[in-house]
Amino acid sequence: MPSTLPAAARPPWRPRPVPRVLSVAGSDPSGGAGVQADLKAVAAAGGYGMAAVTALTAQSTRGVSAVHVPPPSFLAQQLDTLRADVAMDGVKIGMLASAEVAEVVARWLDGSGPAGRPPVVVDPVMVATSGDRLLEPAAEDAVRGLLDRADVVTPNVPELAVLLGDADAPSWDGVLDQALRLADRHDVLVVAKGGHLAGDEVPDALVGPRGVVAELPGQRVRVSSTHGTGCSLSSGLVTRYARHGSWERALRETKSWLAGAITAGPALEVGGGRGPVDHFWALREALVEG
Ligand SMILES: Nc1ncnc2c1ncn2[C@@H]1O[C@H](COP(=O)(O)OP(=O)(O)OP(=O)(O)O)[C@@H](O)[C@H]1O
Ligand SMILES: Cc1ncc(COP(=O)(O)O)c(N)n1
Repeated sequence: MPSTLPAAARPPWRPRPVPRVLSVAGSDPSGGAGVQADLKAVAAAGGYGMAAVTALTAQSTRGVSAVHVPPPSFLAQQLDTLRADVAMDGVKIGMLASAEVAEVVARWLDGSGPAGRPPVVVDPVMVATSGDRLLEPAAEDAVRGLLDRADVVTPNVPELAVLLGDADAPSWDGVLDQALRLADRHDVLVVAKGGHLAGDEVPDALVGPRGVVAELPGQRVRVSSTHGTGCSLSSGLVTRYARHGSWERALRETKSWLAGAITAGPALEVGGGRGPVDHFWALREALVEG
């Protein structure tokens, strides 16, 4: 099984036709990002989605007007209560808001118990597309600490730079170079994403400590419905991995599905700002035909 964690921390991997996937992330009431997007992306990838909410945002397609972080001890209680009952085939970690919340998640991952730790994908959410902060700057170190416990991390261009303490990479080659350094520093697989680069190309890549594992070309879809693409990519990725055990194949399938979801997003007509993607575009096509 391709994994960056020591074998002792892992249960024996088995394909799971309907993986049980937990999202540990913030709430976006507009349904485009956060746990709401994760649950849809997990379902669209054939999984059973669960969610432990780290923070509540007051948010629409136009931006975030407020963030409320419940006591971190309550997040710990959500996570422990769930783990005492439900076996998990994958965990996606998104918005963490504060260092205290990130530390609760780290302690929870460390206490996986005899059942072992499921595959973990960390989307190091820092700033919303709208420009609003979703992570206190003081929490950046705690997020770096989570990378040591993850199988895969999926930073966008600015997040990759912050995690390394560098300036934003100006080109795709620069992004790949930074991804390689982050993978090496934390012994983790990095999904480098080209969404924030200028131009018609939106490449992604899977990068490990020893080099680029796979580069995936992509064409930019010229629509404004890109709210929550990072959330949807990371939760779709861990779900597909749990089904067949290959990160490279899971990334290819998720990127291809996401391009369809971005293309179909405007037809949903949700909000006047940066709208959501349509996670169930393929299902809708089948419904129309059937
Ligand atoms: N306009 C687009 N057309 C096609 N694919 C895109 C587009 N924008 C982003 N993507 C894809 O969506 C995924 C997320 O990319 P991006 O770099 O935007 O991450 P992000 O900033 O974390 O996302 P978010 O906007 O949710 O914060 C990647 O697979 C990227 O290739
Ligand atoms: C609760 C929550 N989590 C994550 C994002 C990032 O998504 P985006 O960058 O598309 O705004 C968000 N806006 N809200």
